[in-house]
Amino acid sequence: PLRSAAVGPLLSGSSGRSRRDAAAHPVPPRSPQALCSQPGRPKDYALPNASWSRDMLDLYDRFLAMTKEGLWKRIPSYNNVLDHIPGKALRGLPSRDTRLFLRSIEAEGVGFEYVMFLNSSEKRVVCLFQPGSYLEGHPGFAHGGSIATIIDSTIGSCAIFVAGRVMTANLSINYMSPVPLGSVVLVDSKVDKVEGRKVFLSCKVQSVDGGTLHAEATALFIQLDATKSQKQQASCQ
Ligand SMILES: CCCCCCCCCCCC(=O)SCCNC(=O)CCNC(=O)[C@H](O)C(C)(C)COP(=O)(O)OP(=O)(O)OC[C@H]1O[C@@H](n2cnc3c(N)ncnc32)[C@H](O)[C@@H]1OP(=O)(O)O
Repeated sequence: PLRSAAVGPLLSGSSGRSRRDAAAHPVPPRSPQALCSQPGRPKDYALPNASWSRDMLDLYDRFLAMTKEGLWKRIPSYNNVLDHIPGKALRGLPSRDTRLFLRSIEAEGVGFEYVMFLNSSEKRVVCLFQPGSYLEGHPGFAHGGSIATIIDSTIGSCAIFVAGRVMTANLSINYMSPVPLGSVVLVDSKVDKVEGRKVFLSCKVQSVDGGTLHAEATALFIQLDATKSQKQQASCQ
């Protein structure tokens, strides 16, 4: 169902375990190292926590296994966007009490629970997303704005890895099927083409079993022009 054979098997048969299996075999505790940030580093939120469902954990484990084969890489996630930028670029910038929008809800499980994986050779980023109860739109379902946010961020991460400092110029979404709160969906984005400073991308949001297409999107990101205003540049940091 998804574009790459590498991810396809993940979707067929979902996690490979039924909910009954999950009840019979509770999630084993993870090592403290897996749950804690390294000393001196900001907390990495793209790691399992107690709110992650069995589907989310199983999918995470499968992607983690693929990272060992070298094609995929887990992208760490911090609550301040400056922490995503390598140290050199940070030099001279004042620290700011800001938060990445996706990480603005502190409590586990009620906001955006997600982890992204990058496949550089395919110019592709896949996000495992479990929307929490504070993202509600229609009763029981994720708000369309929250879907747009996770799409923009997944596609945006993909564009950043290909083109560096970019901003969204256009994002077009078709919503096909509502996303139940607490479910897990795959947000699968890839670069379609690059023309000068323009990066064109597309994205699909699908259920874990691949049987439901929740949304499709296309986007245009523009690489920031270093010769243009410092104000614009600063606003993107
Ligand atoms: C690692 C994890 C980290 C974690 C980080 C997680 C990722 C977060 C990602 C979030 C991303 C966002 O939400 S960003 C926030 C939302 N976006 C914004 O606020 C952007 C507001 N807009 C702007 O600032 C500006 O319009 C820009 C930067 C997009 C473009 O301005 P510019 O640099 O002056 O570009 P300009 O010269 O006008 O245009 C360049 C070329 O692009 C075309 N172009 C420009 N805009 C458009 C457009 N909307 N639709 C079609 N085409 C367009 C022009 O025709 C031109 O084509 P040609 O003549 O060359 O052919």
